[in-house]
Amino acid sequence: MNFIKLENVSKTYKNLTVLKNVTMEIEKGEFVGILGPSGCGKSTLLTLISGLEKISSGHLKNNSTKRKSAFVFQDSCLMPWKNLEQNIAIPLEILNTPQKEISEKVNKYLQILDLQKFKKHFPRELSGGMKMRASIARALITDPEVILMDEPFAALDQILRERLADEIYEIYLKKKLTSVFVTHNIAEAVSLCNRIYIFSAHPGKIIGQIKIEKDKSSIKNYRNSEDFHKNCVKIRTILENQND
Ligand SMILES: Nc1ncnc2c1ncn2[C@@H]1O[C@H](COP(=O)(O)OP(=O)(O)OP(=O)(O)O)[C@@H](O)[C@H]1O
Repeated sequence: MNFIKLENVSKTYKNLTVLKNVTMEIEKGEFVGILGPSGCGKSTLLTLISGLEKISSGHLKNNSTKRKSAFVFQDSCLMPWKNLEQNIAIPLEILNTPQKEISEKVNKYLQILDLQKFKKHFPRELSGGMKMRASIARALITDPEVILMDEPFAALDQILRERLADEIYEIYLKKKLTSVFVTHNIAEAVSLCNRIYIFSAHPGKIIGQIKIEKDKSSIKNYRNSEDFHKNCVKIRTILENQND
């Protein structure tokens, strides 16, 4: 059974068709990429999958249980008046989780994302990478079944992007979390994902799909491999041919 399934899904805002006839399937435990140019409806697609927005036509099935999908946005979206550990605790507080459990879980994720030393710091005192780590910790703390990531590294430099990608991939391997990753960065998608849907814009539609076969244990090694470069070229060719 597919975990998330879209059949001929379209999304229209007034007269603007943002997504047209999108058909895709995501299996439990997959790391799926949504890759395409700016404005092709990638973020919109995540809001449809999460249920934040309604589809205009077609069928969409998300078999994850309620409250079990978490969002990570391009901006870390931390509350400036709360320190880092308070920010990470927010989703559990909303769920009225007992304080003892909140402390245990916050400490667990501070550790996983290497943030213990900064737990009393406020967002303004943190670097972009730390803020993004905190945002990832806040998404993971509710033990989601699905994590939806909308260009989470867009505001970071290349070195940090790769380091955080490695960390996210390690967490993915440990937790086998179904992951949907939106990006317009080809190398990032190829290094992280098991499968990538390639979109064109105006209206957003799928123009290709590529499966990435790699030794799943290390994306660092994979980034230096010939196969990685071949897959990047394959995707670039699909995107370029679309513009002809
Ligand atoms: N709530 C809305 N009302 C009207 N139009 C919207 C709404 N949300 C998105 N759009 C339009 O849908 C189109 C796709 O937007 P979306 O943010 O999904 O694209 P994207 O591929 O994620 O872009 P980017 O890579 O630049 O973030 C844009 O033209 C945008 O203006």
